[in-house]
Amino acid sequence: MNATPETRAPLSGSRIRPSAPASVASNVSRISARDVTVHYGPKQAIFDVSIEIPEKSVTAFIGPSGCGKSTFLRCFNRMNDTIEGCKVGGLITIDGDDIHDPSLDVVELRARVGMVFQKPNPFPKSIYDNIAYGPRIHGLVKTKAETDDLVESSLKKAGLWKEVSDRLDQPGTGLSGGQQQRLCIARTIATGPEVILMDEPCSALDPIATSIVEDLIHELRAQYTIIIVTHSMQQAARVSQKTAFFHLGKLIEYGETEQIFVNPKEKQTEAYITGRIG
Ligand SMILES: Nc1ncnc2c1ncn2[C@@H]1O[C@H](COP(=O)(O)OP(=O)(O)OP(=O)(O)O)[C@@H](O)[C@H]1O
Repeated sequence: MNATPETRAPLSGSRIRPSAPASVASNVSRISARDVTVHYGPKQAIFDVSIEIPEKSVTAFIGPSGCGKSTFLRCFNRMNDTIEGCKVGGLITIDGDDIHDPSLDVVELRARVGMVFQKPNPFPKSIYDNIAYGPRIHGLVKTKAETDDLVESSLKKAGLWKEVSDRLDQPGTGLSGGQQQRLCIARTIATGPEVILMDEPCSALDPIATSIVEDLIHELRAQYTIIIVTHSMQQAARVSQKTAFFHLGKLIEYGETEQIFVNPKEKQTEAYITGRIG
């Protein structure tokens, strides 16, 4: 994909045209959310959101600041459980498994549903150990040879192998911002997730690093179900096949990315994508 890197661009009055979302989304649902609500103490942040997320596709969550994109994203690997006073209601299933089932192991869930954050956050460890840590904890590797293989394949999938193969013992924190973010993506891939959640993964990156990560997202979708929160409508248009527009905690419109940007059905969506709200 030849993405033109942009940061948040002024959008007043203009329509975004999806440049290259390769194809339409798969129609096999991997994640299903039914009437999901989220409260922070007495404050309700998400109101009865229902959505089906297709497998092996990139789904973008867009909307004005504070509309609940990150809160809703965190529902899928139960990261909201770690926030005091945060309560999630409704039903969320991944491949039919209720993620709130008391018998479900949350650590396992977070290996199945990996997460990449806004700011690259490598562990203060070597590049090698950043990748090897998760698989060791989860018992996915037993021998040094197995670990070596997994470190190499994860770094290759994240498009970082060539840049770091000769310095695996160096600290991950010594890499550039874009390389650190790809290291974090490699670390996520290493535990064998089915789903990867990305919360504004390029917001701390320069345009070139952003373009590299976007190309990577494009490649990863052949294998993973990806949900990305982004402030950049250009980025949503470039990388996603499905787009969900949120406003004030409600899902206003959800559809094929091309339809959302070219022919939105809801007035609020149109107002947002043409820069009149947000
Ligand atoms: N830990 C928290 N405690 C209390 N309220 C919170 C917390 N996190 C988020 N909120 C509130 O929930 C609402 C949704 O926030 P959230 O961060 O999910 O929105 P967002 O669309 O991701 O915003 P942004 O684009 O600015 O990151 C906001 O009103 C926010 O103030």
